Amino acid sequence: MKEVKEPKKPLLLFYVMMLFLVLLFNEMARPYLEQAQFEKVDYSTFMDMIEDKDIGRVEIQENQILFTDANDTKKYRTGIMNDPTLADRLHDSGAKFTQDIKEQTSPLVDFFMTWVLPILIFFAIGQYFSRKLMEKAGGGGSSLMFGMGGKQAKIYVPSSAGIHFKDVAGEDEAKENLSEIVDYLHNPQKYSAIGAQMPKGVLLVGPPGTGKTMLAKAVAGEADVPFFSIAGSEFVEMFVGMGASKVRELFKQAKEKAPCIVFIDEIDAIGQKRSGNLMGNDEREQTLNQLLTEMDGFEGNNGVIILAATNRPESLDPALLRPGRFDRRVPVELPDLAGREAILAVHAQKIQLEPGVDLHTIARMAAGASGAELANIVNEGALRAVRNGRSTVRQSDLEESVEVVIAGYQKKNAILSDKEKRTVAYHEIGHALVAALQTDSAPVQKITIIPRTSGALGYTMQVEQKDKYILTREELENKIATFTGGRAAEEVKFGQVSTGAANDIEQATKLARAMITRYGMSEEFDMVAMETVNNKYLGGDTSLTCSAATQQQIDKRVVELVKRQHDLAKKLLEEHRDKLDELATYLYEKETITGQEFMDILKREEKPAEPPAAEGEDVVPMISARHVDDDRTADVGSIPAATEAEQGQPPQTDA
Ligand SMILES: Nc1ncnc2c1ncn2[C@@H]1O[C@H](COP(=O)(O)OP(=O)(O)OP(=O)(O)O)[C@@H](O)[C@H]1O
Ligand SMILES: [Zn+2]
Repeated sequence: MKEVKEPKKPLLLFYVMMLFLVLLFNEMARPYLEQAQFEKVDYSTFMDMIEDKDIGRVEIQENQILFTDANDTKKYRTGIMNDPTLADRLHDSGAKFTQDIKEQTSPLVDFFMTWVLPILIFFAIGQYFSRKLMEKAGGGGSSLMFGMGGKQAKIYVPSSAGIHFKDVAGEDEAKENLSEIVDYLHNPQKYSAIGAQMPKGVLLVGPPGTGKTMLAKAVAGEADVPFFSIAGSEFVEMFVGMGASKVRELFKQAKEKAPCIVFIDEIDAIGQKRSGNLMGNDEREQTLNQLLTEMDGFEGNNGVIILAATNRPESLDPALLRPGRFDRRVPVELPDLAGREAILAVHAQKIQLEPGVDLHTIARMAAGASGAELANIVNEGALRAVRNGRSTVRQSDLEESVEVVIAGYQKKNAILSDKEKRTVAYHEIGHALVAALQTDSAPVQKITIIPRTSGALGYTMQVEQKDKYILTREELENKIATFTGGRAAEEVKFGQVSTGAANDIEQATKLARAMITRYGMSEEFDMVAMETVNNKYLGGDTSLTCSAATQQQIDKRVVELVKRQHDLAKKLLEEHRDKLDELATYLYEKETITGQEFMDILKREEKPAEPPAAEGEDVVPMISARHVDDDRTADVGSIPAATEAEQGQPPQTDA
């Protein structure tokens, strides 16, 4: 990839500033530096030295006296005193009055010190900071002072290292959608002959780390055209008007290189809804207006195609989304099970895998992970293998790294008291047991009470056989019961509660609330929305759309719902008290147990009353599943929905 530089613009402002700084330096800093050569002494020392005839040269200035000792080796200064006889005494001491005690330097050296050196210093500082600024803005080496002069999108000329569609795993719909653009870039005449216009702008929408940047690069790679990339935040400049000029510059360059792809990452940084009020962010709006103007200005068939990425599409200005601008929207969603496996496979090619590693299992464990997280999981696995002195990556490395990405590293030296450890063991078994005793709940994969750096003191990992796209009311209620299972076990065993359930409480509440306000799962409110999701890709914060009186009702219903499930969980655990004790003791001793071990103990000699976890019963056809796809991630947080980790409060349990 090679960067194309552009001519520097005049930097008048910079030079004026530099001149000013040099003058300032000569006015203030130089005298100060020179003074530093003189040791400051008090007046009495000066008088003593006169008595002792230890005075060489003397210069009486307006507000201070500079003098040297008799050998003329040391320089001193002292303040002025009202001392009328000073001149006489000085004369007696044999001191020489001089005009200028400072070293007479040659005019050339003086000129150098006063002008050339400071200019060089300031120039170097300016260069340093401008480079820093450029780096921060994501730009490469070329340094323009203070980022002025309109920075230029980087041009990536296609190279053999270019990315292709095959490098982007999963995301088949997105690729299908974008391949039309590739085709257009290959055969524009095919489209213009029939009178079809290519979309000028395509918006890639999806959660962070799902490969939007990769896809844009892949389009350029497949079409073998230049790729310009700039982040929306790079347009937002210190100086008003800079952003707009960057946009102009970007399009000028793009048109010269057409056909080409222009990629604007984080377009929401400039494309946010314009405020309409006078105090709005001028700079951003100017930049946005310029972008709109440019997009209107070029013909659809001139071969410049703009791809933009965002994960907050709802915040974009409607003007950007109008026909003729970013009128095509390509969703880039979190990968499903098959997608996760494919992404793992792509990244696993770069590392040395032991034969027989099962990526399918890893993909299942990493439910809800994005492409970037999966790439990270593979890399963590490789790092773990190296740490353990091996040259190939094992299944256990990858499994551990899924957990690292979910819950942080194992904390080897965490000091839990015996009682605390027992509490955590009961808590975790509580979750697992409640999950297993209900139908339609994901099977338990692993339970551990080894503390993690994220603060988790233990966790129970449940893994769905398949991705679930919709959840029934019963399944959601089961989930809430499972969340409360940890606390319930503590109550059943110790008759008291601890802080260890903070995270469970949060999750249970969130879920119960969503059931009532958004999923229409209460008799009282039926299918009326009481909350809407503001941003489905980023955490999914919600806003209320109901009256204050209704809010009170909602709160009451949420409490009832959670309490009902909590009571149910307690009842289940009390009914299986012996299993709770047996499993908790086993976990306490082993610290980590597999789902299999758990099931073996659970089933032992107890007749399998309820079949645990119905597996793979997705009767829901995929088509209808699509409709609710968005809600799936918003439900339980974006990271593995089937996993909960305990909150790492210092466990101030126990008595
Ligand atoms: N579908 C995928 N196939 C292979 N690798 C992927 C995929 N998605 C993400 N990755 C990995 O994640 C990294 C980050 O992806 P990328 O920067 O394209 O995400 P993004 O959607 O642009 O994220 P953001 O919204 O945070 O900018 C990639 O460099 C790649 O290693
Ligand atoms: Zn818990």
